[in-house]
Amino acid sequence: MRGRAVRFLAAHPREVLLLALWSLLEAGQTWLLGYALARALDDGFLAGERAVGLGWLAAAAGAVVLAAYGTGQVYRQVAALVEPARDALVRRVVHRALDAPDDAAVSRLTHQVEIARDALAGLILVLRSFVFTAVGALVGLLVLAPALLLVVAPPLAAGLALFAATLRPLARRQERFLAADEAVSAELGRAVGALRDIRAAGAERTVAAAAAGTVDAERAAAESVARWAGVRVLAVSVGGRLPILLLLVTAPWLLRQGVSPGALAGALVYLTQSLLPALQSLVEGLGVTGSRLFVVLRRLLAAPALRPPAVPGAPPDPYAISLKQVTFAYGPHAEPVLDRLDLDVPAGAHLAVTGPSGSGKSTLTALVAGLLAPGAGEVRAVADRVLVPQEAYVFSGTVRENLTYLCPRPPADPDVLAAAERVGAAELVRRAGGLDAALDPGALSAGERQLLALTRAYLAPGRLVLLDEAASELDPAAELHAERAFRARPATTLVVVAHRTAAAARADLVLELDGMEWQLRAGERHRNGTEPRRADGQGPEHRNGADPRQPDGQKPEHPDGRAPWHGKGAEPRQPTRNHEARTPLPQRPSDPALPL
Ligand SMILES: Nc1ncnc2c1ncn2[C@@H]1O[C@H](COP(=O)(O)OP(=O)(O)OP(=O)(O)O)[C@@H](O)[C@H]1O
Repeated sequence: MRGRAVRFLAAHPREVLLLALWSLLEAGQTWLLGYALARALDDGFLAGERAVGLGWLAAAAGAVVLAAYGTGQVYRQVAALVEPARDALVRRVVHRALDAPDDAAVSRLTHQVEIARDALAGLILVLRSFVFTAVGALVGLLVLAPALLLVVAPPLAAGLALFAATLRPLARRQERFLAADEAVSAELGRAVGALRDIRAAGAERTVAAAAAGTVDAERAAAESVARWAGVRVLAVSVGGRLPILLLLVTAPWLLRQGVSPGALAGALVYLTQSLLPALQSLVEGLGVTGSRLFVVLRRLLAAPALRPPAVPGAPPDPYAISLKQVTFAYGPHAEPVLDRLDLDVPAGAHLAVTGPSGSGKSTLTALVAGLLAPGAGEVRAVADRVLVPQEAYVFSGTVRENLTYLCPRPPADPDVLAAAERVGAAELVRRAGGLDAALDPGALSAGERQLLALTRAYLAPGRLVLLDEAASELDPAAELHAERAFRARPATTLVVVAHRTAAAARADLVLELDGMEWQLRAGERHRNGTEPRRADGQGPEHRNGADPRQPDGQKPEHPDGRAPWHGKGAEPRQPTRNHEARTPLPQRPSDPALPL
C-alpha cells in the first residue's frame, strides 16, 4: 500500500511540488504569527514603542491574508491529485465487477469509492497541514528561545506516539466495519431480488432474521470503531493540551532562563492557535479518515475475489444429496431442530421425509435447498434444485406465466400442456381458459394453487425436486398422480415431505424425524425381510448389519465406504445436464415394480 502511494505521488510530481510550495505559505504564516506577537510585545508594547508593536501585529495580519490565499491554492492542488486517483479506482472496480460480479460490487463502486476519494483528500489536507504547521511552530519556538522546545517537544512527541499506537487497531476495526457493511448490502440485495420467492416459500421470518443479524453485526463493528476512536482524545490531550499546561507551570523557570515575556506569549500562540488545532485535525483525519482510507483501498485494490461457492456445495458422485452430521437450531440458544443428521440420497432416488408437526421436515428441505445454512456439519446437494412449499405461490398473470416462471427459456406451449397433463393440472388449465387466460390467485382453491405450483416445478430445470407438503391440499388420488409424474420425470431426485404414511410407503428411502431423533430406513418396497438401520451405524436398527438391498441385490459402493441406500435400479441414474431435465419430457412408463 505504501509502495502504491509513493508510486502514485511520483506519477504526479508537478501537483506534489505545487502543493508543497503553497503549503510553505502556511508554515510561514504559522511561524510569523507567534514570532510577530513576541516582537510586538518585547520590542513594541512592553518597550513603550506602540507603533512598533502595531507594525508587528499588522505584519501578522498580512500573513494571515496571504496564507488564506495559499490555502485556496492548496485545495486546487489536492483536487488535482485526488480526482485522477478516484478515476483510477472507478476503472479498477468496474473491471473487477465485470470480471467477477458479486453482490457487493455496487457498494464498492458507489459507497466505497466515494469514501476513498473523500478520505484521500482529507488525509492529504490534514497531513500536509500538520507537517507544515508543526515545522512553522517548532522553528518559531527555537527562534524565540530553545528552552521553550524543552518544555513543548516531549509531551508533543508522547501524544503523537500514543496516537500512532492506535492506528493499527483502529484500521482493523474499520476493516471489520466495512466487511459488515458489505454483508448488509449483499444480504439486503439478495432479499430484495428474491422477494417473490421469499414470499412464495414463506421464508419471510428466516430472511428477516438473517438481515437483522447482519445489521446487528454492522452496528457492533461501528461501536467498536467508536470505542477505539475514543483513545484519540487522550492522544490530543497529551500532545496538544499538556504542553500548554507545562508552559504555564514552568513560566517562572523559563523567565529565569532569560525567556522574554513576549517569547512566552508567542509560544502560547503557537500552541493554542497552531499546534493544538493541527494535532486535532491530524488525529481526526488520520485516525478515522486515514484508517478508513487504508482499509477501503486495500479492499478496492485487492485481487478479484473468487465467487463464493454456491450453497450448498455439490455432493460426491453418485449422490444428489449428502448431509454429514448436520445440526441446525433457529438461534444460538435454541434447541437444535436437527441433530447430527447423516443422509445420503443417490441421484434418481425418492426420499420421503416424515415426522410429527414441528419435527424439522421443512427445516431439512430448507437446508437442502440452501435457504438455511447448518450450524454444524455439511450440507451438499446438486445445484439445480426446486423447492415447492406447502403454501403454493400463484401470482396475477397468465396461466403460462405462472407455469413457466422458473424456466430460464420459455418452453413451447405443447410442452407446458403436457407437463400440466402429467401432474394433473390439465383440467384446471382448461377450466381457467387455457395458457393465455389471466389468473386471479384469490379465486383459486389451495389445491388448485398447489397443482399450478407443482406443474411449475415439473417444468423447471431442476434435477432435485423438494416437495414440502406441496400436495397436501390434494385428495390422495391427485397427490399420487402428481407424485407419479415426478417419479417418471427424467433425471429427477425426489424429496417428498409427507404426513400421509402412504406417501412414505411409496418411497425408496424414508427419513423419520421425531424431536431431535431421526431414523433412516428403506421404503416399504425395499424392506424384503431386512431390518432398517440408522445411517450413522448406531441404534438397534443396525444390530443385524443388514443393508437394504437394491432390487437386484447389488450394493453400490459409497465413496467413503459406507453402504448407501439406493432406490431405483442397480445404478443410481447419472446426473444429466440442466437442459436434459427440461421439456420436452418424454413420457416414461412408470416403474412397474413401484407400488404407485
Ligand atoms: N423461522 C423460524 N424461527 C424459529 N423457529 C422456527 C422457525 N421455523 C421453524 N421453527 C421451529 O423449528 C421446529 C421445526 O419446524 P419445521 O417447520 O421444520 O417442522 P415441520 O416438521 O416441517 O413441521 P410441520 O409439519 O408443521 O410443517 C419447530 O419447532 C418450529 O416451531
